[in-house]
Amino acid sequence: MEPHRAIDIQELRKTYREGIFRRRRQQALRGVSLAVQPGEVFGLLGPNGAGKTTLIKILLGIVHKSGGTASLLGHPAGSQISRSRVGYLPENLRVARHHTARTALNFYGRLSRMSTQQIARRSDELLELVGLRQRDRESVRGFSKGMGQRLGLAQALLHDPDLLILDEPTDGLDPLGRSQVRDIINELKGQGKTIFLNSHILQEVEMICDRFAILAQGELKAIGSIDDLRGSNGEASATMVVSSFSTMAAEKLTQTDVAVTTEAIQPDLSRLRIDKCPQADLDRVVDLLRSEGASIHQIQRGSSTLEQIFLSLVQPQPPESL
Ligand SMILES: Nc1ncnc2c1ncn2[C@@H]1O[C@H](COP(=O)(O)OP(=O)(O)OP(=O)(O)O)[C@@H](O)[C@H]1O
Repeated sequence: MEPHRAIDIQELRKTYREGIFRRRRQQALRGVSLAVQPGEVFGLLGPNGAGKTTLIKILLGIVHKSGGTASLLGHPAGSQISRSRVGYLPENLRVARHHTARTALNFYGRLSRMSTQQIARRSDELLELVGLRQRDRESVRGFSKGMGQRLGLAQALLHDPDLLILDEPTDGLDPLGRSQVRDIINELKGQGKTIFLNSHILQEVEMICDRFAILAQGELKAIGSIDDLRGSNGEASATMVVSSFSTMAAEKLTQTDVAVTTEAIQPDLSRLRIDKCPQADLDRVVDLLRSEGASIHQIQRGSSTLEQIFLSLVQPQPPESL
């Protein structure tokens, strides 16, 4: 029998109703379908208001869906059995300041109805995993943001869930804190856990995740690995360094349908950049530059980064809707 998908979402819809008679409707999810396989590290990306938090809250059973289906590890999202197999790290988890790392885990373990022995055993393992074993009896008052986040991860892992849902796990951390959280996520992936995370830090997500989904205005814009997204999003970028780049050449470039950005880097040296650039477009630009007397010193082809793909798929929102 095939193992269940870790997350299976089909045509998921959510409409919030607001106002005195709940007449105002806000469509947060407009028929989103996606699947996450066991053992994957999966990133959910999208600009503000895209519907990421709504999707996560539906998975956790905090918000009711308006339509479609959502299941976790083969069980309906929000059911008791699915909740028991999911660990959740909310954005900005606040541990009460009177706790130490150990008493905090004790508190969360009791909330999950774990026995004293189970809590003690898991706490030892998890404090080791998140690098807090040596500081487990210090007050969390003195913890850095990174230490707090690592304690939050230990909290999410206490009941040994198969699936972890992490909301902005590296937000607000310094580079060292981010790299420590990345290492823990890699370690958890090595243990076979499935990790579903939501983040705004695209370089970070590109390093951690196997696959990504890009949401905007409640719709799925793209899903896949970075190579899949590069494939569906067009060709590699091209950067050229040219001299004798005349105003006429610049004018003629704007009349083509190739979007070229230019930047003067020295008195007679310009850098030209084309974000999505099939070979035919690059050939046309090179021909045009040469016919206008420009000299091409360097051409570099590069793969699009996740950030470039994201920006090309997500339309900027007018300021009032942000
Ligand atoms: N409780 C609510 N009542 C009414 N509308 C809501 C509610 N929660 C979210 N929305 C709206 O639903 C849409 C999606 O919001 P959501 O918080 O899911 O987006 P997001 O991608 O998580 O954004 P952010 O990155 O800013 O957290 C937005 O237009 C938001 O205003």
